[in-house]
Amino acid sequence: MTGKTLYDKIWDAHLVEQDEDGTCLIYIDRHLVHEVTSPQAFEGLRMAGRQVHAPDKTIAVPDHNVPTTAGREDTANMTEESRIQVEALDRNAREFGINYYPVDDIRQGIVHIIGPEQGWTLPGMTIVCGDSHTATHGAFGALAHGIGTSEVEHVLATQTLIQKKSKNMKVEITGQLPPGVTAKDITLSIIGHTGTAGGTGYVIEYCGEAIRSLSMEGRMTVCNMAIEGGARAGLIAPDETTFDYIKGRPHAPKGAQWEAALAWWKTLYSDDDAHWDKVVTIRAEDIAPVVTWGTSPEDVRAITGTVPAPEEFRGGKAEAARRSLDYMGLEPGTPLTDIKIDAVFIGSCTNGRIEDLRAAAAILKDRKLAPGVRGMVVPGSGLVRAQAEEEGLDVIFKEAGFEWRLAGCSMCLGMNPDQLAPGERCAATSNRNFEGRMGRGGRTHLMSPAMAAAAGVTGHLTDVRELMAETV
Ligand SMILES: CC(C)[C@H](C(=O)O)[C@@H](O)C(=O)O
Ligand code: SF4
Repeated sequence: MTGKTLYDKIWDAHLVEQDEDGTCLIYIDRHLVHEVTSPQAFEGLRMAGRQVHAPDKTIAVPDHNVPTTAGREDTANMTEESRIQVEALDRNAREFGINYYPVDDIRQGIVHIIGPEQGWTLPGMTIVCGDSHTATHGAFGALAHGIGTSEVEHVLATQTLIQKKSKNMKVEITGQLPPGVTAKDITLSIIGHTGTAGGTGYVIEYCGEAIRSLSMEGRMTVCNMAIEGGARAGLIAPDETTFDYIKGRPHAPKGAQWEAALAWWKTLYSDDDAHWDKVVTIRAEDIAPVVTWGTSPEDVRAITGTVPAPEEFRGGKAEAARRSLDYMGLEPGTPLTDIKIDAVFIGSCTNGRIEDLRAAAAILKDRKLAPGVRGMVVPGSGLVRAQAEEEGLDVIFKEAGFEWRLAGCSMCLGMNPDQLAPGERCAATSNRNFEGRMGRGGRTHLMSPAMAAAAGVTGHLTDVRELMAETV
C-alpha cells in the first residue's frame, strides 16, 4: 500500500459517507462567515425553521463592505447594498447565537486574518467559508476552501459538506530565498509558472526548504493565492513554527487538550511514498521580486524585465494579453521600472498581517511617498492595527504620507468606499488584478508589501533591492 499525502489524511479523518460515484459527505470543523455570501443562507434556514447546527464552530465577521474610516459603526454612512448586508449579518449572528466580531470589536478584521489570529484555525481541520481566499488557512495544515452560498446554508444546517475528492499536487520550492524576495514573490511566481488553471482539480501542498523557512504570516500569503492558481486548496504541513504561532491563542486547545492535539498534529505530513498526481519544482534562487503587468494573476514578471508583447503568447492568451495591455495602458517593451503609479495599497488577506506592515515600514522609514502618489495602509484586523501602533509603525506610515486606516478588505475589492478612480494605477499587495476590481477603470499591479512601499517612494514600479542597498 502506498502512503498518504497530508490532504489524504485530513480527508479520510473527515469522511462521513462516500457514494459509488465518488460523491462524499465530509464533516466541517470550522465555518467562517462574512456579510456578502451569508444573508440568503441564513434566510434559507429561517424559512425552513432550522437552527445553526454547530454555533460554537461558526464564526462571523463583517469585512468586505465596511468602511475603513472612523464612524463606520453607523451603517447610515454605507451604501444601501452594504448596509443591508452588514445589518443582516449583525441580526443573523445574534439571532442564531454564533461567534461574532462586530465592527466595533477590536478583534474585527478580514475573516482570513482573524480566524488564525483567534486560534480558530488549527492543523488537521476542515475549514470552509463563502469566500475563495479561504485557502489562506491551509498554511496551518488545515483543508480549507471556499464554498458557494447554497453550500453555506448546507454547512450552517448540518456542519457537513458534499464534496468530491481532488487530486494531489506537490509544489516544492527548494533552497533559500535571495534577499528582497518574499512569500508574495513565491506565490506570484508559482502562478506565473503554472498559470491560473495549473492547479485546477488539485489540492496543492507547498513544501521544500524555502517554504519551511517561512513564518506563519508568509505561509498564509503563499496559501492565500492557491485559488488564483486554480487549486481547490493549498496546504503546508504543520511544524514547530505552526505550533508556536497557535499556542496560547484564545481558541487554541489548552493543557491536556493541547498535548493530545499536538500528538495528532505531528502525524500531519505527507508520507515519503505518497502518490502525487502532479509535481512542480522551483528553485528559490531563481525567484526574483516580481510584479504583475496585466489583468490576470498569472501575468507575472521579474521587476528587472519589460512589459511583454502579445506575440510572445500563444492561442487565446495573445488576445488576452492585447486586451490586458490596452486596459492597463501599457506598451510592450517598456521596462517595468518605468511604469509610473498613482496609488499604493498595503493590506488585504494576502498581505495585511503584522509582518507585512513591518516589511513595508522598513522601506518607508525616513522616506516619503513621491509627490502626487496617494497611499493607504489597511491593517488586516484591529489587533494587527494595535500591534503596529505599539511598534510605532503607524507613525512611520503617517510620516511617509500614508493614510492609516481601520481593518477591512478595503481597496482589495471595490465593495466599500476605498476605490481607485478610473485610470488610476496602483501598486497593491492584494491578490487579484482583474479589470475594475479596485474600482471601475482602476489599474492594479500586484506585488509584495516591500515592493509596494518602494514603488510609493519612487513613484514608479521599483526593484526593492535598490532601496535596501541604500538603507545598509
Ligand atoms: C466577496 C467574496 C465572495 C469574494 C471571494 O469569494 O473571494 C471576495 O472575497 C474576493 O476576494 O473576490
Ligand atoms: S481582502 Fe480581498 S481577497 Fe481577501 S477576502 Fe477581502 S476582498 Fe477577498
